[in-house]
Amino acid sequence: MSNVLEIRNLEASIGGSRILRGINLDVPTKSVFCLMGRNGVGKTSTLKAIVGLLAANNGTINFDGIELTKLTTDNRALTGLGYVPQGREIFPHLTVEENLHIGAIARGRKLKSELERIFTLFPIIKEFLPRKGGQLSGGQQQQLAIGRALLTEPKLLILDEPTEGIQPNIIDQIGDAIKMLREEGKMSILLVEQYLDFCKELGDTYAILERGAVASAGPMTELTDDVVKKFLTV
Ligand SMILES: Nc1ncnc2c1ncn2[C@@H]1O[C@H](COP(=O)(O)OP(=O)(O)OP(=O)(O)O)[C@@H](O)[C@H]1O
Repeated sequence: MSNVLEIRNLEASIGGSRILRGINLDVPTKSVFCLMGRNGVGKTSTLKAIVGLLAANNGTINFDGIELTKLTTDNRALTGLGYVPQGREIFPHLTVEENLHIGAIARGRKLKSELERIFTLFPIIKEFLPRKGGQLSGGQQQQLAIGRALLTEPKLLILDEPTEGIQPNIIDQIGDAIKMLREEGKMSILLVEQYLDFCKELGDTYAILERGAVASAGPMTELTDDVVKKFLTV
């Protein structure tokens, strides 16, 4: 199986402290990859280094044959990264429809063609098109943020803790959407997640970070209870 993303010896610092200490990751093409680990081990920082919000001091990030560390954040997005940060970051004063338009315009796409697909994944988005983004619940905003990222037709959808602080029925809907995307087989998904059952249900492969480096990685079916206890249980 080929990899859509290959990270080698990635190092990055924040305010003088070494946060990423030589990360090595392989995300197989057209599958769901879960990046896990306890609080503060560097999961979000790894995603930021991929999309260009955190500068790498060392190492390479090869995305579909392109070396990302040499590109600006804007140009990285154009290579086909769809990033949904922690906390969603939708525009609260714009309507749901306007929020979606921004996702599409970002890659110069026509909105119509892709919208129906988003509505199938998240019916609530269609229902709430005229509402202001800020009026949606946290879970609905998460769905909107994922929908908006999908409108850019990414090769790699990057989700940072999509279940965090979200009610169980919406977690299920997001899980179903990830399954549908996986079955469509058009893109790869890099999921940062602390919710182990969600990862186990959806993930094909995983990596667990510990103090800025990968402590364990492999097929999700080979994630053992011992590893979970050692690196994930709090
Ligand atoms: N802006 C910042 N200034 C100083 N330290 C930071 C900053 N952002 C992150 N850190 C530190 O970097 C380390 C890694 O943070 P990161 O957010 O990548 O971890 P994480 O695994 O995503 O954790 P979480 O699940 O809590 O988001 C932590 O120890 C954190 O305290």
